[in-house]
Amino acid sequence: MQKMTKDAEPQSDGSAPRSHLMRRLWAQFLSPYRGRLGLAFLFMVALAAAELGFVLLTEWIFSGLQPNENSRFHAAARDVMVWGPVFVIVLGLAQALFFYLSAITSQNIAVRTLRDLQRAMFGRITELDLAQSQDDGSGQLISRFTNDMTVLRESLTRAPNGVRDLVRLAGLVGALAFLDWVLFLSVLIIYPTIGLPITWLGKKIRQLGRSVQRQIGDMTGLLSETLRGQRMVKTYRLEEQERARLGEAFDERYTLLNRLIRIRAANEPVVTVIGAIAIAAIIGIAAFRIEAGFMTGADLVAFLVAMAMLSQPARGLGTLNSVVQEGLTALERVFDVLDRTPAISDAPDAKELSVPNGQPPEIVFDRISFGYGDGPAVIEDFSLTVPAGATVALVGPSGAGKSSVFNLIPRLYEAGSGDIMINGLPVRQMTIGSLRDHIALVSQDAVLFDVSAGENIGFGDLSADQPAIEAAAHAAAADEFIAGLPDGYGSAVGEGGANLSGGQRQRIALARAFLKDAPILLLDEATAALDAESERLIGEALIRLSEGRTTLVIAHRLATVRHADLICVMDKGRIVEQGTHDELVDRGGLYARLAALQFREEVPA
Ligand SMILES: Nc1ncnc2c1ncn2[C@@H]1O[C@H](COP(=O)(O)OP(=O)(O)OP(=O)(O)O)[C@@H](O)[C@H]1O
Repeated sequence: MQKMTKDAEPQSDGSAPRSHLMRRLWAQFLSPYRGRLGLAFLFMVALAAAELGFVLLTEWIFSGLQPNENSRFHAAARDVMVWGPVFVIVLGLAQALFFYLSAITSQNIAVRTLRDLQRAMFGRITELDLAQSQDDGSGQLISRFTNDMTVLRESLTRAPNGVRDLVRLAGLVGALAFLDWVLFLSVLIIYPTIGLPITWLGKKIRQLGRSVQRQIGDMTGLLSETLRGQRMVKTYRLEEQERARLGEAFDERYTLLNRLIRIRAANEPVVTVIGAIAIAAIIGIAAFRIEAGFMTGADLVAFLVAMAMLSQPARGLGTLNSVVQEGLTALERVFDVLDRTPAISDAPDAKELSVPNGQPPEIVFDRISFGYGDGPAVIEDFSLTVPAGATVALVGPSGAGKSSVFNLIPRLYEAGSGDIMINGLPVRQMTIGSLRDHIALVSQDAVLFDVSAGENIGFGDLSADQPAIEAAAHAAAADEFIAGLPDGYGSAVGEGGANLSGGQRQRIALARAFLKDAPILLLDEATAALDAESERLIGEALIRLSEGRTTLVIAHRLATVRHADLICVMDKGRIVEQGTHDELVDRGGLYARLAALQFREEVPA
């Protein structure tokens, strides 16, 4: 385990230290934009210089209008009348220009960084194991792209303002020291008191921000679940219950946001009140200094102008604190995703799986045991040989562990003990890429993306051309209905394939598997009832698809099982029987009972 440095120790509020987050943001995401950052900084310095010029100009103007022997400048009233307005306009223009240039340069860096963070985070999520990316629920992950990015954008665009305000502050503080050092020292004593309450408020804001963001993630999950389940909600008349469930989430969000509003609103008044006390003290001290002849009226005017100009960057820095605190909370959650490492990865000496001439390989399960996470074993002592080119059906009651066996073959999950071997090579010793290249999976919930029908098939082989896609569709008996769609292969299938029927979605998924043309085929037969015509078309396509491949099929219908070379009956994670349909029926065990049940259901139909 990595040794914890003092800096890396969690703070009392349980979060990572801020400096650590900022250093990491710099090293990984900001440092590539060093050049642009330097340019932005230059514009900020130029802006601060223009402001400084303005303060000195004020003193010059007043020394001309109210001559005093103690004055630093001895300007002639005539010069002030002619040149004063000109200088004011020139300096005003310079301020405006440098303000604009520094804003666009620094904010451009902010949005670039945001883009890089999103890319990195999504890249990492795609690398994670199924178990890891499903741990949070999709709502939590999606909220890192939506809510957290919005918060981060606010922080990243406002943080450069903070740097700009610091530079301006430095310039103006220099002017104050130059104008009268005693007054300046008084300011130095009075102003840091502003920092204390602001730091305390910032910490509170950070804690609340974290709760708000977590809650939004939960709510996104709830919303997407309810909206996806509209059909069920309506038919079971659960509208009232769903309104209440979401209502609770909305109430919780209201309470959290309301607390956040109050704390954020307190920030600004605190700064204003302390600022007013400071100014009052300064005027009092200055009166004594002028009376004693250490200062002139022009000095005081310039000093007050500088103080007034200073209040803007000082306030900016005050409110910046809260925005940065919220941004850091969001950043923490982004880094949390970036820091996850996939538990299933290539072994250092992993080999490429290759099957000679695409010949179907033999698959051997050797005493496999497996459980999800820390949960109980859902597969125990599972041993099975699937001969090269054979079709083996897995049957058994719901929850027997059939889908879990499927998950282990492409290493979506890793077996706890035992080995799965393909042509004698354990899957753990292969590169995951080469293993998955040899497997086509057709799951019962045909997964379609919201792109065209042709593109959905094309995911089987990204290099395939249109004729290859059409040939695959033809083999999967999908070409006719696709041709009938408004734009043929270019027709959008809708979110999750919503524009298509269940049978059509299945055939698109089959066409994708045909296109992939992998030597190992994993078929999870659809449990949803299809019409007789779809079932016949899909059944025939499945038989064509499994020809010349080593096929494992989770079978829910006897029609599929009859074609299998071997039927493996599972119950409670174990194999309880193996054999052909006729052998198993004769044996009169679990399979015979399942078969009898299914026949009884199917005969009246
Ligand atoms: N992601 C998961 N996390 C935790 N437990 C799981 C997960 N997926 C499945 N299980 C559990 O593993 C056991 C086996 O489930 P599996 O889906 O493999 O059964 P199955 O035979 O395919 O069932 P069905 O025919 O209903 O699809 C079940 O008890 C289930 O609750």
